[in-house]
Amino acid sequence: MVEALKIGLLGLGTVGTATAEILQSPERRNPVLNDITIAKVGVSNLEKPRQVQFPEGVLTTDLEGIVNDPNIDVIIELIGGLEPARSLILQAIAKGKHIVTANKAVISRYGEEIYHAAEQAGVYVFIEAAVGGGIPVIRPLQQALSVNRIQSILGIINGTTNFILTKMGAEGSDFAEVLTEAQELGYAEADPSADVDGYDAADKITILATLAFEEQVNLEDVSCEGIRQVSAVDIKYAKQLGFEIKLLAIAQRDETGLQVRVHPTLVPKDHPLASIDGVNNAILVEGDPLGQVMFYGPGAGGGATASAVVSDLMNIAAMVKTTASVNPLMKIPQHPAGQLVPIQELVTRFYARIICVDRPGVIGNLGTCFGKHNVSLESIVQIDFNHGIAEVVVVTHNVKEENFRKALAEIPQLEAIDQIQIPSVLRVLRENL
Ligand SMILES: NC(=O)C1=CN([C@@H]2O[C@H](COP(=O)(O)OP(=O)(O)OC[C@H]3O[C@@H](n4cnc5c(N)ncnc54)[C@H](OP(=O)(O)O)[C@@H]3O)[C@@H](O)[C@H]2O)C=CC1
Ligand SMILES: N[C@@H](CC=O)C(=O)O
Ligand code: NA
Repeated sequence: MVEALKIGLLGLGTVGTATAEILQSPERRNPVLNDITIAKVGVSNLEKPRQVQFPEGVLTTDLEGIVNDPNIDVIIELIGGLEPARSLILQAIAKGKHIVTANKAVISRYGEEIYHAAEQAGVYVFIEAAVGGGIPVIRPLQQALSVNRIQSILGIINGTTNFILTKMGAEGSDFAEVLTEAQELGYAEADPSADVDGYDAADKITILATLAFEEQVNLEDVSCEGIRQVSAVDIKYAKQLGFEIKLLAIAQRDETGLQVRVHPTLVPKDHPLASIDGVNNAILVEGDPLGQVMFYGPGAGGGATASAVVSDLMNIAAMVKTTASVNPLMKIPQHPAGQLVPIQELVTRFYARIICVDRPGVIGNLGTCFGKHNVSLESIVQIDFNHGIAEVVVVTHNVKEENFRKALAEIPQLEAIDQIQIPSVLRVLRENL
């Protein structure tokens, strides 16, 4: 009789609970799941009511005890945050245990250290749940797509912000109200500023770019803007101009080098990412010779994320049964440190909303100022007028970021422009992406 693979599950929150639920009901799923047993579950509070039940003694607050338990083969880390998650993963690897984790915060910062330790110990570290929730994207990049030279990855990879932007656009809902709903549905991070300020998407694109471009991307070099400055008015105007606003994570290699960034972006309505709504994620990968492929599905939530966690676990269970050595196509390779192109060098399009006193010459003066800095405008329209105040919206062609910022900085000094405010400056998807 084959001995069951013994699991130490760290964390029994949104994803941990859904993971245990799958493992406790293996019927009509892959038969490999029948050979997996949850030996220990680590939590911080034993008194909390739980949706899943375990035999006496399985639930514990002694997480170090779990990672050091010689009977446990695989650790599933679902506690989140940096510490103690990182240390527990490293301790478990040192004890020869395979790792499955959904923790993009740890992997984006300490991935290389963890992969190196895993290489030394001859164990697997699987991270499918860390990017795109239930959508398979890590393994396709490691395997099926890795024969291609990747040129760009464009992703909607934060479910919470996509949920918020979709609701704000469709219902004109208030930002704070929709965020609370996303928290109640289990999509948001423990500190939702990780979602709203773009850090979660930055973690995820760092992981994807490191895998796809075979250079170790430093998270601190990734330019990151969240959605706080996006108002319902911007979403409305963007729609009028033929765009949807999405928080995009972009990694792109061109003649200038590798650029990795996260920012709200106006996406033309006919682009495949424009119609990705709600908690769904989508990742558009372009490579040579394949062309474009898009991965789409639920990017957050307990069940969806647990699907990726258990699929990783199932792969480990199947492989340890058949071979003792590590399959090179299943391990995450280590890469040399890379250098990113700074954001000032970026060539992109912009949208800006400008509010000022309405008087003759305003539009002409704005146009001249942009022209002086080599910023070519696709459109400049007075979109609203109220009590002598004009609201002007500008959309540019592809321009150098640095030139656009210089023009913006000069606008308040223009003689014909009074009581100026520039409440929003957003990037528009570049013409050739
Ligand atoms: N929620 C989602 O949609 C997704 C989440 N993820 C990632 O999955 C991971 C887990 O997220 P999620 O399930 O939402 O998180 P939750 O906050 O819902 O759950 C965290 C769990 O970890 C336990 N825990 C936290 N810190 C400690 C500690 N120091 N010692 C012992 N136990 C601890 C908590 O214990 P207790 O129950 O006692 O409080 C809880 O059971 C995170 O890395 C997250 O980024 C990835 C993709 C999607
Ligand atoms: N908070 C994250 C959860 C999944 O990674 C999100 O909203 O996408
Ligand atoms: Na995934």
